[in-house]
Amino acid sequence: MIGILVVNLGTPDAPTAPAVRRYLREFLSDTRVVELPRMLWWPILNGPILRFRPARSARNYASIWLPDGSPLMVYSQRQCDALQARWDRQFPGQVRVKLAMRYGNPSVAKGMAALRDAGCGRILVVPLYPQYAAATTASTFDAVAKELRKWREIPEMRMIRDWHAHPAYIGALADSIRAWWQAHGQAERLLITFHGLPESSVLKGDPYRAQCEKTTALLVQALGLADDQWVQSFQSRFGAARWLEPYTDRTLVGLARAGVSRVDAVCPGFAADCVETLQEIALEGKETFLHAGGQELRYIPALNDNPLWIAAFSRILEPHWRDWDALENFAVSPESG
Ligand SMILES: C=CC1=C(C)c2cc3[nH]c(cc4nc(cc5[nH]c(cc1n2)c(C)c5CCC(=O)O)C(CCC(=O)O)=C4C)c(C)c3C=C
Ligand SMILES: [Fe+2]
Ligand SMILES: [Fe+2]
Repeated sequence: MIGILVVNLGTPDAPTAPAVRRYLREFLSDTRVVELPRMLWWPILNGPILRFRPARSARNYASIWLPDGSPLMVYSQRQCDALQARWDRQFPGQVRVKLAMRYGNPSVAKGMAALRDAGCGRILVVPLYPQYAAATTASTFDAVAKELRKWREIPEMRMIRDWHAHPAYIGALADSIRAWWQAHGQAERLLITFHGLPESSVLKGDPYRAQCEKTTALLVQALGLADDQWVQSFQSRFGAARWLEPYTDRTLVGLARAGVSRVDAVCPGFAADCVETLQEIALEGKETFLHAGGQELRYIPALNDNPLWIAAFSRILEPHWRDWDALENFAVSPESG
């Protein structure tokens, strides 16, 4: 059996300040995420940040929470279920798909153990980030490696690095945007917004910005947009340091002031809708735009479990595990961990 461990960032267990504090403490203690010296960061994190941010952040989560839980969890799980169902039909009994979260629940340790207990001697790790950043992709690798330090029998391992320019990904994005425009009409401008990153991470060698720009260029080309029909920006700035520019909030204000009245926003870096898309863009971004004089901002949903994306995603993933099933099948015994 081949195990597919799909890993997303993680999300609080509840939209409450204590749950958000637990989540943020784990997340923001990761040295891949905040690269400041511990001596400097520790007092800031345990002082103002964990004291004040959880309550504000919890309100943001509460505004987008679904009956089944946090959107990030709900959509990531649906994606995994849809992949499993598709492969069960095509390749019965060959793969087991399991969702894990880098921070919080269900943990990477639990996901790995579940795959081992299902007899998976080969595991493909799929960080749910189309664009590579050390803060996300490399941190996922760290968590898997840390868990494997506790195992005696290590399975055969592979990891997907990124798929920022994969034709199936670009095609699914373009198709979903075109379908949305067919149903709702097209605004004057398409805002293509990605999660931000400290500029210092890029200066240290992160390919993240270049990969976001490549995704944008390919998407714009696939949609056949002219230069004055789109704009790209970076959202979710955190802290005082310089982050990747242009910032999404300032871009929205600039568009409104330049007389653009209708904007459609899309977040191609998020495989699943979450607080950063549903709250920061669809609610807060809209408010920023309207406040600056714009008339309408509409958010185009992430790919989530859109059947068109599940088909494309399976095309991206299959080459990474299909050759494995041609090899002699072997299983790690459940008691080997
Ligand atoms: C130093 C801080 C942060 C870095 C670096 C960072 C990089 C980064 N994050 C994502 C994807 C997501 N981030 C999400 C939430 C989120 N991100 C940060 C901070 C950094 N991110 C915080 C503090 C939060 C929590 C929300 C808040 O308090 O504002 C999420 C959504 C999680 C959810 O539960 O919905 C995602 C997804 C990427 C791709 C990235 C680097 C490129
Ligand atoms: Fe983030
Ligand atoms: Fe945010």
